Amino acid sequence: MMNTSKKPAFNITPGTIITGKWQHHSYTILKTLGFGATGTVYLAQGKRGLVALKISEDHMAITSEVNVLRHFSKVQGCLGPSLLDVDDWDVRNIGKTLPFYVMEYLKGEDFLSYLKKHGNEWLIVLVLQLLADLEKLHKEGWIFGDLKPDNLIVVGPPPRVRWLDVGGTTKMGRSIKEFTEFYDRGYWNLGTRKAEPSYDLFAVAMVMINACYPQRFSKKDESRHLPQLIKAIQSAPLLKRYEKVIVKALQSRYHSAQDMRNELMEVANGRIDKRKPIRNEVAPSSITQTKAPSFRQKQRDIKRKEKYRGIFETMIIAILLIVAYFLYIAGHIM
Ligand SMILES: Nc1ncnc2c1ncn2[C@@H]1O[C@H](COP(=O)(O)OP(=O)(O)OP(=O)(O)O)[C@@H](O)[C@H]1O
Repeated sequence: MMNTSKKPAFNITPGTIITGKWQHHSYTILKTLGFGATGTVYLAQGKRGLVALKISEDHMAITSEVNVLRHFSKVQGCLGPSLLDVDDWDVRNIGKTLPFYVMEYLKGEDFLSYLKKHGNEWLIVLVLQLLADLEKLHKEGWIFGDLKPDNLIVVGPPPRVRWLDVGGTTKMGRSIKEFTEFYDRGYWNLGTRKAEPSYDLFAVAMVMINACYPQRFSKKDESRHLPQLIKAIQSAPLLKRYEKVIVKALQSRYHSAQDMRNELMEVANGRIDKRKPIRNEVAPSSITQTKAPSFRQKQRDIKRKEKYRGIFETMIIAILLIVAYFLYIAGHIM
């Protein structure tokens, strides 16, 4: 199903108090945050503070989103908004019972607005965070599916990317149930709509392209989509720097979000050797000149690498944050 937002069939005015039929918790509607294909999300005042309340006529959609949010809450970290309450609301004046759920209110800026305001230097920091979260989700056997800037929000400070709409989240191996053309590899004829990690990683690559082309663009030639995307990447200096990683994701050649994250981090750190092939190709000279390491040696190397990876990743993110912050301050002074 392609993502199509339609106006909600009903409107709940500010000041309305929604009381759950079963749990009896009350929420005062403050304003509309947005609406999607399956319902409307309102900012509401609950007993313990501000919350986001999603209400819909579609019982199935609400149940499915609640299930995904419940699942997310078991995954360590902060993937989607946390689920706070699930209930039904008896709307007397229309004689209907509408299902709703209440979640953590994520106060922040949408992904593209954040980059526009604070500078594209933040793109890599946010994408690294996104990939770490995707790795957790994929390990749990889920694929985000409809990954796009509209479904991402940057909260903070410090800036942290969070996921908004979990409606497209699909069990691994099934068919992607919700997508948006620009971020969908099927649209670009670059892969199937099977829910697998590489599907989400393709979308991450398109989110990066979108950051430099906020107006997006359509496919041109029916058969040569990859060259069109590569041309777009090469024409934007920020993307050009990460070309190898972005193109590899567009070709679905990453099997895990962590692999993509590691390579992105290497480029960010300026460590990738430009001549080093990204494919599983081995340079002929290295076959003849390097002696194969023993198993014990490999194990020792792996342990050492794991030990330092955490420290290394934290340092890179800290450096990127400092540089981006410096540019942000500099931009304000000038
Ligand atoms: N937890 C939240 N905190 C803050 N704003 C939210 C939250 N959840 C949703 N929103 C806002 O409400 C809007 C609508 O959300 P919703 O998930 O219903 O639909 P959607 O993302 O437009 O897509 P879909 O059609 O797939 O449902 C979002 O785009 C976002 O602006």
